[in-house]
Amino acid sequence: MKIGIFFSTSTGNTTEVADFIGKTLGAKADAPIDVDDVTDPQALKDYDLLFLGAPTWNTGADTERSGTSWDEFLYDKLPEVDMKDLPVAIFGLGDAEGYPDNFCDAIEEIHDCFAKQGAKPVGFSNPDDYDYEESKSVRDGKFLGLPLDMVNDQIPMEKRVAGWVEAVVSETGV
Ligand SMILES: Cc1cc2nc3c(=O)[nH]c(=O)nc-3n(C[C@H](O)[C@H](O)[C@H](O)COP(=O)(O)O)c2cc1C
Repeated sequence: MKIGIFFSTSTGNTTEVADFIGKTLGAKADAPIDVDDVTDPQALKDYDLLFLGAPTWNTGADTERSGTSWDEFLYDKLPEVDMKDLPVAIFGLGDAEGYPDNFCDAIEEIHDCFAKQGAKPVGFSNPDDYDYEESKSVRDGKFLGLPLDMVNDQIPMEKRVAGWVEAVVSETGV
């Protein structure tokens, strides 16, 4: 069993979370990979479980919401990959106070693009953990991954992420 961690970032917060997830998983996971460094997208299929991390920068956009290398990856590279039921757990970085109407919107876009390729999104979370108005990433009463706000630090990142990683591992049995 092997776990992959793929992420992109603009100012480093998503990298910090990806590194923490790697540390939490220990030998079960490969070192986190920036999606910008993925030359062969089929390499994502080498894993039994993927953690995918992205910030939201393009406020209110329908597509290319991350504003990072995910935007190109999702539309230029991912469509070539048959994800065949591969479990994917998505974490998103955002700012609930500064952008309360678009909190972590990129999670939903990644969720939908991977689901379209046959992946199985896991690790949904409680939409009421943060104080915000709206997010495209809430569906049927669940956040489609784990939103994180390291700008306002309402909730300590490490505690929140460790509990979620444990829940994802137990949900998938990986
Ligand atoms: C111009 C700008 C636009 C942003 N738009 C959003 C947004 O729409 N939704 C959100 O939740 N956060 C938004 N943010 C906050 C970032 O997502 C947040 O700072 C995040 O931690 C950045 O992650 P990174 O360091 O990995 O790039 C925005 C920040 C800036 C400066």
